Amino acid sequence: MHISLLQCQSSRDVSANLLFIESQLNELKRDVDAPHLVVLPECSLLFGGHESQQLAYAGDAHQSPLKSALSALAAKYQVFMVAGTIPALAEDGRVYSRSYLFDDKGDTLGYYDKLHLFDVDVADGTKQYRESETFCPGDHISVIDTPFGKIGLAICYDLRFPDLFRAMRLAGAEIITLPSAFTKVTGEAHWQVLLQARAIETQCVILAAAQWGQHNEGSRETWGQSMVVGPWGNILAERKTGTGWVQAEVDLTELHSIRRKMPVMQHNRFLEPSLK
Ligand SMILES: O=C(O)CNC(=O)[C@H](CS)NC(=O)CCC(=O)C(=O)O
Repeated sequence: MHISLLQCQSSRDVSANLLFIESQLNELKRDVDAPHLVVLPECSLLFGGHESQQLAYAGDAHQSPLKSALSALAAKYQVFMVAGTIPALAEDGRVYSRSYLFDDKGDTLGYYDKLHLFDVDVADGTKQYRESETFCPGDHISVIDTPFGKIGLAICYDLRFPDLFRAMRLAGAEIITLPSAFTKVTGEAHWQVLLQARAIETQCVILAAAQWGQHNEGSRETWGQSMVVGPWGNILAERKTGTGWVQAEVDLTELHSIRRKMPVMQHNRFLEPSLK
């Protein structure tokens, strides 16, 4: 399985973000005769956008200029793409933080709306984070069958919620994608250990594409360290700083062997209906 994560330093400038993503796709080293999975970070096209900007770009529930732009890139470069996150209009007037999975023709295979919203005070010198002021939480999990295997979709702060990851494993996930924009403070403290823990607990491959560096004149700083983590918790590839690709070849044979030798899902005493 050919995988490429793109570490970005996105901003509120949608055109500049799109140009960067396309320039990187143009330089992507890949085997054109094999399916290739690209994962973009959270808010790859619109980072730190004010509520009005998020709403302006949200389009309606399933059609928007941002979705069209990214699905067109997936088709043009013939890659399967987890298109980070883009705003999608919600019924209550806010927007969902939505992650689409496109195939290499740009068709939508599935989508996921971020379930856990980052309403957190972080000692990073910026304002408190109140994601729910702009975004509406989703209400479903999403595990999608693909030529790479079954892919579960999660986003950023979701990483802190093991029940979501267990639900995706129970729904058949073998790979979990995590478009992210961890803060520098919390990323330094928790990012790697949480990713390794989720990979070990679920016995899944985790593809974590991250935002890195200063954004929007230094109003935000993100941690970076995009990485591919194997089902044994091993880091298969990473990029600590800077923008650009993180690439890995992943074979699910090892994953199935680990699951056979250590059947944690069958041993779990807290899965319904054995123990409450
Ligand atoms: O606001 C944007 O434009 C992009 N979205 C984000 O940066 C989101 C919401 S503020 N960030 C996180 O969820 C950080 C999670 C995190 O850092 C942690 O769990 O420690």
